[in-house]
Amino acid sequence: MTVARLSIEDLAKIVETRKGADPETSYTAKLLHRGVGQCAKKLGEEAVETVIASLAGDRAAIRAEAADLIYHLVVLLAAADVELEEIYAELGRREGTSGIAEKASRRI
Ligand SMILES: N=c1c2ncn([C@@H]3O[C@H](COP(=O)(O)OP(=O)(O)OP(=O)(O)O)[C@@H](O)[C@H]3O)c2ncn1[C@@H]1O[C@H](COP(=O)(O)O)[C@@H](O)[C@H]1O
Repeated sequence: MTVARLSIEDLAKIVETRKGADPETSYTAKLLHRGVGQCAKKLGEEAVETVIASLAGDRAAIRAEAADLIYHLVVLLAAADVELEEIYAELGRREGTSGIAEKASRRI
């Protein structure tokens, strides 16, 4: 049996189509309609739920909460008009620089 999979890029495309969609029929449209603040609040909730699942060592719950977390991050990025490509460019800029070396290079 083939398990359906959806990439973050494809999810972001779906989320983008929900801008201006009916909040009565689309949860994403409802979130986007509420604005960046509400999207950020939901993201925070999902982050905490992911932490709780991790501390419980519950792999199935971690998987479900991480999916919720990624969905809400993608929605927040859409609400803030930040494109995935910008995130990829930022990650690319950081590639090859260890977090330890970066931290040591900070003045304070
Ligand atoms: N991946 C997701 C996804 N993950 C989580 N969720 C929803 O996110 C919500 C978060 O759970 P909560 O228990 O916090 O929800 P809640 O308390 O009812 O939410 P609030 O009332 O606080 O807003 C749930 O309603 C989940 O169904 C998602 N909703 C949509 N998607 C994707 O987005 C696509 C478009 O969805 P619609 O915009 O609804 O058509 C879907 O086809 C999916 O691919």
